[in-house]
Formats: sequence, structure tokens, C-alpha cells
Amino acid sequence: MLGQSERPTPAQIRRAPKVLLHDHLDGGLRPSTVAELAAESGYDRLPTTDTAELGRWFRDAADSGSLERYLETFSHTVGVMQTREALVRVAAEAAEDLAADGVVYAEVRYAPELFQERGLGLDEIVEAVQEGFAEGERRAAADGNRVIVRTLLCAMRQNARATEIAELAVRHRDAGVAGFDIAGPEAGFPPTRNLDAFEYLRRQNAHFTIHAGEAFGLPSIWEAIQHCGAERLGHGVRIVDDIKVHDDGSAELGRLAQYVRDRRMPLEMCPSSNVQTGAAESIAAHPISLLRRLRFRVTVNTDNRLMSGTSMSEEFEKLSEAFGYTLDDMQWFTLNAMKSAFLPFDERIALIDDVIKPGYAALRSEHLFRTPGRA
Ligand SMILES: O=c1[nH]cnc2c1ncn2[C@@H]1O[C@H](CO)[C@@H](O)[C@H]1O
Ligand SMILES: [Zn+2]
Repeated sequence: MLGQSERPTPAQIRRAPKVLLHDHLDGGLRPSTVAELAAESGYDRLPTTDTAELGRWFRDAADSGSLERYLETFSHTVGVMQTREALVRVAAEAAEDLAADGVVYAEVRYAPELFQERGLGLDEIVEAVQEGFAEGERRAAADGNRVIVRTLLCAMRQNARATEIAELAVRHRDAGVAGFDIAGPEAGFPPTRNLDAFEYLRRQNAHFTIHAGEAFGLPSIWEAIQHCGAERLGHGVRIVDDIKVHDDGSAELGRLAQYVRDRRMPLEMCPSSNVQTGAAESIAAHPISLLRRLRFRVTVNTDNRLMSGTSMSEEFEKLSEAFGYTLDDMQWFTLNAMKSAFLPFDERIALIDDVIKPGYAALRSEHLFRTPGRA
């Protein structure tokens, strides 16, 4: 069909309905907000207070080739998010920014234990973030951009508070907290360190994903799935270590890769972030293309919009540029994400039928009937 193989324009990518499963609240602040919150709270360790320079600083500093060094940049965002008001503001702005970028459903994650430096309680932190997202959803809707935001609570792998945070997630599950995750440095902190938390969550019929296969390889992915019971994998890029591609392009899957594909295990891929931490050489060399071709349940995500200077639209633009992805490919990634969300089944179906499919159909028909020569 005409237009089917054409790459969408940046404007079309932005208007296309998108679903985001992997985005960190403390990795998505506007540079101007970091500077303003620092000034208000007396945080004096920012490398610069010039907004444009600050945005660049985060990107450059995160461009380190190592996950550990990448994570050091979070001390500045976490540093300015220590009050109730700051948390409400950051969450509200995140919802607005995502909605303006054409995201219709997002799961935004953060680690409540990081925001206690000035004495906030864990429940208070969760309530502030939920309040901010509700406010941001309202403001976005008033601007004509509808987004639904749910949250995931992370426990930090290097701390030993996973069970406490898992209980917090379950306590707030009817108030917008959709699930749980573990984040932070991967090497040296295998997911099985937090087995009690994962067993508790399973007893509670609660959802969780695990950052695995980013800075460490197959054993981390295997533990996350087979010992811990993760429903999704944060990144999971290193699953390619279990796939052999022959000269004729045919692929041979090892048992773990086979299992991940057979079970339709969602992979929360974050291309730009992976290039920055060294998990992938470049966007063009990112395993997402192979995994998409082999029809793993791949999703596209931002990880940290501030540290990568990115957005969902930018991630799709880069992928479209590298791999020629069309609107059909975008819809495929988006449906994968919506199917994999920690939202009740009936709500997922409603978003697919009422928002996502009609959104892509409308863009495709524009594509077909547009005047030749006009973008
Ligand atoms: O790609 C990642 N891998 C592992 N941990 C991460 C990544 N991005 C952010 N965080 C960590 O997650 C915490 C909660 O949001 C952040 O503070 C950061 O330390
Ligand atoms: Zn992440």
C-alpha cells in the first residue's frame, strides 16, 4: 500500500500515540526545574546553574560508557527532590511533558528511599508523587493531551530495603502504584539478593519488573526470570548473548532466549541510555533491530529523558533513521508495550481499541491522502 514503507516525519512521530513502560522520575526533570529547585532549597552542588549548560552537562556526564558513572549524575536530581513540594512539581511536569510528546500511557518509576534526606516518610513520598501525577494529568488534559500515568516503586539494589519498598507498593496499589522494580548498579548485586521481596509480591499477586541484562549478562536475566519471577525485563539487551546469527542471517536461539521469546517476556529497551552506559555500541548497532526481526516482545523506552536528552519521539526518530522503521513498526512497538503494561486487562484493551489503533489509522490515512511533495 502507498506510504506503507515510508518513514514517518518527526511531526507524525510526535503525534502518534506512544506507550512508555520504562522512565525514571529522577531521570526526567526539566533542566530549568533542576536549577530552580536547587536555588529554592539551597542545594549548592550543581555543576552550573545555566539551564542550557546544565542540560548539556547531564548528557555529557552520563555519556560515560559505564552504568556506575552514569548513575552518579542522579545525585543532583535526587538532591533537589527532598521536599513534598519538589516531588509534586517534578511529577506534574513529567506528566505534562510526556503528554505533550504524544505519550498516552506511561509507567514512571522512582526509588522512594532516595527522598528521605530531609525526613519525609515513605508513604508521604508516594502520596506526593501521586498527587503530582494527578495534577499533571489534569493540566495536560486541559491542553488537549490525554495521558494516563501509573508509577512503579524501585528498591535500590545496593541498599537492603526491598521488602519494605515492596510492601509500600502493595499498600498504594489502588492509588496509582502499578508495580515494583529494582534499580541501581547491576554488577555485584544479583536480583536474588532481594528474593524475599519478590516472594512477598508474588504472594500478593503484585506486578514487578527487574532491571537485568544491562551492565551484566545472561546470569542476571536468568535469575530475574527463573528465581525472582520477573514479568518484564528492564533493558534485557544482553539476551542477544544467547542468540547466534549465522552468515545467511538465520538465527539460533539458546534456551534462555527461546524461553524469553516463547513466554512473550516484555523487554523494556532504552536505546539511547544503552549507548551511554556502553550496553550498546551505537543506535545502529543496537540489538533492538535483531530482536524486533525475531519478534521478541520488544518495547521502546526513554529510561532517563534528562540524562539522555531524549523523549519517546526522539527514540523513535533515531530508530526510524537507523532501521527505516515506519508507522506500522511504531504501532507494533506500541501495542507490545500496551499489552505488557501493569494496568488491568480491560483498561489495556480499551486503550488499544479506543486510542492507539484509531490514532495510527488516522495518521496512516493522512499519509495516504497527503498532497505529493508536502511533508
Ligand atoms: O538504566 C538504569 N539502570 C539501573 N539503574 C538506573 C538506571 N537508570 C536510573 N537508575 C537508577 O534508578 C533510580 C531510581 O529511579 C535512580 O536514582 C538511578 O539510580
Ligand atoms: Zn532504568
